[in-house]
Amino acid sequence: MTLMEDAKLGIITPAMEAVAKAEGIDADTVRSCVAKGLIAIPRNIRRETLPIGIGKYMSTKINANIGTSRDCIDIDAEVEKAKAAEAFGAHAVMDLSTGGDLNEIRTRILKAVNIPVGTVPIYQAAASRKIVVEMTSDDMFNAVRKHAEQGVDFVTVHAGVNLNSLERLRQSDRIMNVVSRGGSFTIAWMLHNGEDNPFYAEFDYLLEIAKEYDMTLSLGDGMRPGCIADASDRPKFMEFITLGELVKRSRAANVQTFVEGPGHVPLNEIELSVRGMKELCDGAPLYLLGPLVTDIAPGFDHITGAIGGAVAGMHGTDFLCMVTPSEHLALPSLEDIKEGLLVTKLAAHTIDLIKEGPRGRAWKQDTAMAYARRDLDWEKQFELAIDGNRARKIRDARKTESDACSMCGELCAVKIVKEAFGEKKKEE
Ligand SMILES: C[C@H]1O[C@@H](n2cnc3c(N)ncnc32)[C@H](O)[C@@H]1O
Ligand SMILES: Cc1ncc(COP(=O)(O)O)c(N)n1
Ligand code: MET
Ligand code: SF4
Ligand SMILES: [Zn+2]
Repeated sequence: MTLMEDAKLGIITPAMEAVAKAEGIDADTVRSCVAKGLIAIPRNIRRETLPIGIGKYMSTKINANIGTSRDCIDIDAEVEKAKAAEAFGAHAVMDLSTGGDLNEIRTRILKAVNIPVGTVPIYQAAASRKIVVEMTSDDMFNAVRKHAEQGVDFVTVHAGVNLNSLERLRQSDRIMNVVSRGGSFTIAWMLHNGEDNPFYAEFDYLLEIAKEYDMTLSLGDGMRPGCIADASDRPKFMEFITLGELVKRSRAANVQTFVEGPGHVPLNEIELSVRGMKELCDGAPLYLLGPLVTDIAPGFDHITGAIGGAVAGMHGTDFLCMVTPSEHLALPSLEDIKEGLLVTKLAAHTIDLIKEGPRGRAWKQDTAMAYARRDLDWEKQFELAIDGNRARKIRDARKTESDACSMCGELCAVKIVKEAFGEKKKEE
């Protein structure tokens, strides 16, 4: 039985219990949301994955992308990245490898971490042939089955990219056309073979495989806009409509899903995207890359992604995919991954502050920081900081004689007002 079947039958499994406990909510609420497809707990039956809840009532989750490319094949380095991502607080990792022995890399990553692991099986199907468009429908489904057998917890399938998308794309005046890697394979395949995307045409078969291993489907955003000028157009919204239908079919088949989203989007169109996706996909958990809110910041795209992620979170995004400083430039290094994760974690925290409000964990952490600041308790501030070492290093670089900091020294506002009030203002 899949987790969703259990949930629909009213059974609270240990995974649901664990999620409820971690989030501080009632286990039957988790069960009921899993039954409706509003919370996903990606967990392959072949793997002892840490249960992580994504979706309604859940704190915001973050994913780290890792993996080789054809230009950079160093399995040990990728395993290191996966471990570092877990240690840094990632709730999931995706192995997006496209170079080297993909089965071996995946096996090692699945062993190296306890958090859910996601993959994109079409990358392996494409790699099995000399040119991408020569992959067969069997290659695609065999890759999905292989990943499922190996214990992968969730797979991205660009099943919403179909002949209809192709027509919408033809009629559009997109500058960047398609920037999703899996989306580009699918579009090229359809153009070459004159047939519809097998993952769309035979979606029921995909569901059968997923169901056998209770593997979650991450419905990929193959048509996501790759630049600000392309955002919020018909190819994108057409894909949302299709993905919504696929969510419905997945739920009927008791397969958990979440939906991936765009892309490059200007700040004032993020709400439209997020609300539109939530509506069209009947409240399915949303998994976003970015959105990146400008095109001109290579080297800073972890920041453009975090700005977009925070705004998207405000409107209901559940799961943030980290973006690193090397986006659009190169395969990320270990340092890039750490930097990207930290900034994404920060975005997730700002979302949780408003999502959970004063009773939530994020708010309590902020309030503790406020007290530590008021008390000029530096050790406590470092302890509460998102990166205490960085904070300490910066403070220590400029010494001060005062117990404040070198920004104002003895003219420290906090200190002056505190002393002026004396005993007159009651504490806490
Ligand atoms: C969909 C997103 O996945 C990321 N991405 C794609 N391949 C890799 C890889 N091997 N390692 C890390 N991130 C990757 C890019 O950031 C892209 O924007
Ligand atoms: C959040 C997220 N992570 C990974 C992918 C896969 O990448 P691609 O669509 O480029 O194949 C995606 N579409 N969305
Ligand atoms: N940066 C691109 C995007 O935002 C992805 C390029 S790598 C497939 O979608
Ligand atoms: S990240 Fe680099 S390789 Fe990937 S689609 Fe963009 S330009 Fe091409
Ligand atoms: Zn981009």
